[in-house]
Order: sequence, then structure tokens, then C-alpha cells
Amino acid sequence: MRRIVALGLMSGTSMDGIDAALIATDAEDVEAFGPTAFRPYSVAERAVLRAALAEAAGLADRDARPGVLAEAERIVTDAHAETVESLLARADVDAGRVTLVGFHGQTVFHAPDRRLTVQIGDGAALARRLGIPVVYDFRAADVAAGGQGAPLVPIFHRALVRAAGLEGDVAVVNIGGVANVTRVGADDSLVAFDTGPGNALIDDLVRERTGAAMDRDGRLSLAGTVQAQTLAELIAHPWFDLPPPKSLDRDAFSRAPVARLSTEDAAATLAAFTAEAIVRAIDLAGGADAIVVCGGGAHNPAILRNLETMGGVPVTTADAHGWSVDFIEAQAFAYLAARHVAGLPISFPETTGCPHPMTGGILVRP
Ligand SMILES: Nc1ncnc2c1ncn2[C@@H]1O[C@H](COP(=O)(O)OP(=O)(O)OP(=O)(O)O)[C@@H](O)[C@H]1O
Ligand SMILES: CC(=O)N[C@H]1[C@@H]2OC[C@@H](O2)[C@@H](O)[C@@H]1O[C@H](C)C(=O)O
Repeated sequence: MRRIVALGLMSGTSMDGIDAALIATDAEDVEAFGPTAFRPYSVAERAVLRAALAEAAGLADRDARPGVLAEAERIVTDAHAETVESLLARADVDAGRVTLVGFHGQTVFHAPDRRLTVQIGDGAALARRLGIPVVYDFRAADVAAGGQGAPLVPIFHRALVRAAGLEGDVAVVNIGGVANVTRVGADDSLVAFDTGPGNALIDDLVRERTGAAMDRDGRLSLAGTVQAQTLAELIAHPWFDLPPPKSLDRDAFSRAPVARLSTEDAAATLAAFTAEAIVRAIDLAGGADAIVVCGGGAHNPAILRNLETMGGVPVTTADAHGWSVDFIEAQAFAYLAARHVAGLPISFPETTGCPHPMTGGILVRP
């Protein structure tokens, strides 16, 4: 495919806000990274999204938008449109130069074993408002074919690892609300799956105990002591021994085991839980010579320190390789949109457990 400019949009399980990023790509290689933007959700918008998760838990039809889901979808679509408009205005890029938008939407329910995954966000409305073709609903086809529908970024991780010429077996770890790993083998093989909790348990704990949205810079976690017995209880969950492919919904794990701990010890123990789950997953994937961390968890030194201690291999963050800790997923959805148009697969038996390499997403023109 010829080189195009694609704009990717990600609103992840942390529900902190919308990441947007421009890239130039031919759907195989990433030729350049462009400007980025972040638009946080307001406290009120976040409350609607949290209510939407609760509402969606009972969904049987992925197209239904009962109760608060219709309002949540409008909020998601409008907020994404605003994010694109402000990115393009600030970067002084004409919308006509953007060939394609990759729109992940907001996951409100994910149960691949029931062949159901729901990302809200109206792709057609977004395309109309922006005047740019939009690819959206990336996970549906994979789940309908019996795949996990997640993770989808691994093919992008591999393109970056190849381009950087990283040696040995490399584990790229995304620590968002949920965490996922992509192991790129020295032989170019790919294995990927969700590892367990990312930041969601820590965010929820901190919101409940202090009202803050996150444990900024890991301050609480660093001030606390990991409670070994509680950590052992958390990691005893059967999920961690399950063979891949596997993927998680945001609220798959309970923070009940840390309920009686001080806020600091609870945060420290949850940060260690996230790290231990990642290290176990890397072992399950075949081991790695190096770990590269991206996603918001890369800003939490308590998670990084635990990863270094438990992983026993060098840990770097994505920024150290010229990638973006915060925008790698948005860039990935720009790349996946380009792959849709090029007719190239976005999911694989080794990443989602789908029966054969599969394309994904729906293209709508304005
Ligand atoms: N300075 C910081 N200190 C500590 N934690 C941080 C910091 N910045 C971001 N985070 C954490 O990262 C989270 C956001 O991460 P990110 O944007 O990668 O997640 P996401 O894309 O929403 O989730 P997912 O990858 O699961 O879809 C925040 O909710 C917070 O927990
Ligand atoms: C169902 C869903 O939205 N899953 C997300 C979530 O957030 C992280 C992890 O769980 C990953 O599997 C996925 O997102 C990334 C972008 C992916 O598909 O690769």
C-alpha cells in the first residue's frame, strides 16, 4: 500500500481519557510518528462511563444501548470528535491530509467465551462530523470467529521491535487498566495475551480511599510495604496458570484481599500484584531477554521496580526506544485502520486464538 497519514484514537479501560496520535504508515512499517493529543474525561463523563460498565454487564445483544449506554455512546463519540478537531487545529494539519481514522471506542463489556465484546462509539457519526473515513469496531469479527478479540496491538508492537532492531526475545508490556504482553521472539514469532490487572485496581483503591484518580508517580505504593501473604492470596487466582490465548474484562479481579490494609500497603501490594502477574505471563509466553514497558503504568515507579526485581532482565520504558509510553495504543489503532484498508490481518491464532489470521474493523465513509 502507498504511505498514508492515519489518526488513531484510544479510550482504554482506565477511562482516564482519549489518546489521539497521527502516524505515517504503509500498513507494514511505521514511517513516522506525528503529533498527539490527550483529552481527559471530566468527572461527570467518567461517572457516566462507570454507570455504562454496570449497565453493559447484563447485555446479550452487542448492538443494544439500553439505559445509560445511549448517553455514554454519545459522550464517547462527541469527546473523540473534539479530540481530533483540537489535535488537528493545534498541529495545524488540514483534515484533508488525514486518509483514515482508527477509532477503538470504549469497551464496556468483554466476554469472549460468550462471543460477546462491546465497544461503544458511533463510527458513522464520527466520520460524518470529521469528514474523514473511519475504521471502528475492531474486535467484533475476531470474537465472532471464536477469538478473544484482544489484545490487538501485538502486530504493531512487532513492527516497532523489528524497526528498532532489538535483539533476543523481547517482551513488550502495556500496563493500562488491564495489562497485556507481546513476546516477539528473536525468530520473529509472536505470542500475546492479557497478563492480569494493570492500574485499574490501584486506581479504584485510591479513588475509594482518597478521592484521587490515581496513585500519581506511585507515591502511595512507594510509601507502603508489600504484604506477602495478601500478594500470595491475589496471585493464587486460577487465571494466572491458564494457558493463552486469554483476555480480560476491566473488573475481572477483586481488590477485597487488600481491604483491611492501610492505603499505602494496599497500593504497594497491588503494584506488586500487577508486576508479578506480568512476570508470570512472560514465563508462560516462553521468557524474554528484555522487557519494554508502555502504558500509564510506566509512570508508576513501584510497578517498574517490582518488575525489575521479579523479572531478572533489563526493564526499559517505550520512550527509551523512541516510541511513546502514552500514545502507543492510539498509534496502534491508526496502524490497524491502515491494515484494514490494505486487507492485511490484525489478529492471529498466536495473539487472540482466532482460527486463522484475520482482518478486522468496519470502514465507514463520511
Ligand atoms: N504519573 C502517573 N503515576 C502513576 N500512574 C499513572 C500516571 N500516569 C498514568 N498512570 C496510570 O495509568 C493509567 C492510564 O493508563 P493508560 O492510558 O495506558 O490506560 P488505558 O489505555 O486506559 O487502558 P488499557 O490499556 O487497559 O486499555 C491511569 O489510570 C493511571 O493508573
Ligand atoms: C477488550 C479490551 O478492550 N481489551 C483491552 C484492555 O486493555 C488492555 C488489554 O485489556 C488489551 O487486551 C485490550 O487493549 C489493547 C489496546 C489491545 O487490544 O491490544
